[in-house]
Amino acid sequence: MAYTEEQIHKLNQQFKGIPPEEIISWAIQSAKNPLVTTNFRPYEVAILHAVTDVSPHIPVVWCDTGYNTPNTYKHAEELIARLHLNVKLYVPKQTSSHRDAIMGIPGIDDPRHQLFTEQVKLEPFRRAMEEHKPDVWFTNLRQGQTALRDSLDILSLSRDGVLKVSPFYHYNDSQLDAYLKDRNLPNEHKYFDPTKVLENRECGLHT
Ligand SMILES: Nc1ncnc2c1ncn2[C@@H]1O[C@H](COP(=O)(O)OS(=O)(=O)O)[C@@H](OP(=O)(O)O)[C@H]1O
Repeated sequence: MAYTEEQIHKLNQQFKGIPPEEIISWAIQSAKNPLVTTNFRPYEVAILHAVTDVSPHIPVVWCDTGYNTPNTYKHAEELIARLHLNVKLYVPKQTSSHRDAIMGIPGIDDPRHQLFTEQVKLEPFRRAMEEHKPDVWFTNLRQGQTALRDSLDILSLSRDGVLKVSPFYHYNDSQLDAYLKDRNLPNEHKYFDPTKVLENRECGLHT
């Protein structure tokens, strides 16, 4: 179902304070092709647990840049097994070894940084979205993370008109910590995104 910006605005007002599982159930009911994306960064376990609780077989798109920390890889394996995630893995077309020999990890002021980001993140992510063609896309975007994220809400529309659903949008870290503790869910903070360097940068998936 297609929503207007006005309808989205009204729904966001209604959804404020509503438990994530209710928002997820609402979104799943009208979805033909829902998916959830993850990079297994800190707190992703919350959205993965909440969404698969409502929809156990939902596709979970993971674009592995090839530069994750050993902790992230182990955390990913743990969550995949524990939550029985239906993971759809996407990797860059080049190996990290190939790229290491040609450009390494260019800093954000290096002109090659854009090509690097395209290779390790944007192209695999586009490929995933083209193959799955979701109408509903669950993410763990939260308020207070970046200026762009502050301008979004629980529901928002992507450039392509996909309904983005971020049921934990109004949660801060302490609230998420409590959510994870109540459910005995593991978290992992040792995370590295080679396209960001700084935590409050956007790399272009949502811009
Ligand atoms: N590597 C990879 N694989 C699969 N999915 C991914 C990946 N990187 C990002 N995402 C998803 O996109 C959401 C935004 O990520 P980013 O912060 O990196 O993008 S952006 O800089 O805001 O454009 C991000 O939202 P969060 O759930 O809040 O992390 C993910 O749902």
